[in-house]
Amino acid sequence: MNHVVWTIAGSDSGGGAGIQADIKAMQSFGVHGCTAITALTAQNSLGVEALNPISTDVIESQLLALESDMKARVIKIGMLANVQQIQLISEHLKHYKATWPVAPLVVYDPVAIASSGDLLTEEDTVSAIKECLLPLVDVITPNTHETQLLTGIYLIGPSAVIEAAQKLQSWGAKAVLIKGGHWDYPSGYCIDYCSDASSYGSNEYWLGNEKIQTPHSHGTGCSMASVIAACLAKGYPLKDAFILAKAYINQGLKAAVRYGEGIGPVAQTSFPDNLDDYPQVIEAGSWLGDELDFEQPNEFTMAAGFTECENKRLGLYAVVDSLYWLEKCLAQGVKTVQLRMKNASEEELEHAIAAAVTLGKKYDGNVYINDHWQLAIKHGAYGVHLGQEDLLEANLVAIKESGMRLGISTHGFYEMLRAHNYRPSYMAFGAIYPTTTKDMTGQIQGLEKLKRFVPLMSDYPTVAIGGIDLSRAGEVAATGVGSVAVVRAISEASDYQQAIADLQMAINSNE
Ligand SMILES: Cc1ncc(COP(=O)(O)OP(=O)(O)O)c(N)n1
Ligand SMILES: Cc1nc(C(=O)O)sc1CCOP(=O)(O)O
Ligand SMILES: [Mg+2]
Repeated sequence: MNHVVWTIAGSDSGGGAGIQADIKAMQSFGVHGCTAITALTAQNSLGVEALNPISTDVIESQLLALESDMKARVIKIGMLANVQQIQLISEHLKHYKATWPVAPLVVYDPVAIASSGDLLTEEDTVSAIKECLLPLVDVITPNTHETQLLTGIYLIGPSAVIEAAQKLQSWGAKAVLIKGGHWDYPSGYCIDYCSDASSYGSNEYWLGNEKIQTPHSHGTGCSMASVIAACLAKGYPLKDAFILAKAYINQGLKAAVRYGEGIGPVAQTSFPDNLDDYPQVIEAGSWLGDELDFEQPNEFTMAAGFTECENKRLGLYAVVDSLYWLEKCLAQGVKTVQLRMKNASEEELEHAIAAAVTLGKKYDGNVYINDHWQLAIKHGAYGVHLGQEDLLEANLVAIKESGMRLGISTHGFYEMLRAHNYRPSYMAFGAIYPTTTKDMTGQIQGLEKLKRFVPLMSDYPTVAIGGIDLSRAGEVAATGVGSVAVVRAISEASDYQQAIADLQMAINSNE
């Protein structure tokens, strides 16, 4: 994968924002930052003393040098000082998108006003931005001031934020991420909005956290866009890039210190590993959802705090599609088993789920039922396993009241934080590797992300699933995950009894 990211932006002599912040933030996320400098600002913690735009010839020479040798996966754009610069950059982006083997993604942080309040760009640039640049932009990340400057919409409430995002999208930006750091709505909170026309599935969401009280916030916009660019270059979906960027900024604001007499820079730290720094995915029915006028959800879909699992570590977790395999696994001593029947009739399901519950009791195992929560409640199953889409429809209140355990699937940081809102009994992370059991295209997490998920969700029993076989079980268990869920590693084994024994050994030797 290409981990080269360019930043086309201005230099901040004070070291807190612009190119200087961009490179440090990119470094924190393990990508290589290259630069094309558009302006030299004479700046310190008290303000901007001089703004010296670089000529288009000199900018172009930087771009040509990079293009010939170090093509970027993502190009992050910050301060563009005048119309000529906007036109030049737009022409080059158009050329890159049309001719490079892999068209680069473009993240644009429209730097117009420094945190000191100084204007950083000539006032006639808005129409050039709209006409030339926005059609080439994959993600734009304006703050409230910049959103107002570009759209003319004053952000008086959530519907105005949505309207402004739609306007930016109508001018060509594919995804719009409006940062609420200056918004203070609701009071004391920092709420950001994202509308993503390029992704499938849910394409509009809000993230929020309590505002971190510090005056030292110089460079937050540049750093946030740079983290998003870095994460996109590493193949993260935008939702996850956005979550990580917010967590990184929150962590940096808490660690920020003063270097001059004025506003200090947000601290450039490392991958955020403390859950307290992560934002909340705002759900309909939550307090923040109500503040943002979200439509009220079905009253049954909001419940949190499910019955705890018997053990924190669920060990080998067999996911099976028949009573035949369910009994074989239980008889072989597998304690956590899931009945996952995808094409059965109602009648078959009713019979199978009742029988699965009986078998669980017979062998002293914990049987989870996939999807069919009504039948699971009816027959007194130990637990139910639901996917993210199911959360919008299942009667979570009934599941909670029944005392059944609830396991939730997650695929990435966004879904993990969404599942956390429900305080489930366990949290599953997938797909760790490619699998042929189910189409998981675009949702393969890999071991590196699993290593991040597990400590963040350390309050829960954790499960890894997807493409895990005996050769991989050890490295998966070494991440600290408490359970390894498998389908084919048992059902397609030449000797399933040996496979279960070997998998258990590989998992348990890491405890
Ligand atoms: C332990 C475990 N983790 C994830 C899944 C996947 O569940 P879901 O997202 O509901 O998808 P389907 O299994 O229904 O295809 C699982 N079943 N078990
Ligand atoms: C059912 C399922 N759910 C996944 C997820 O990531 O949510 S991956 C998966 C398939 C697991 O099968 P195997 O062990 O054969 O790869
Ligand atoms: Mg399911």
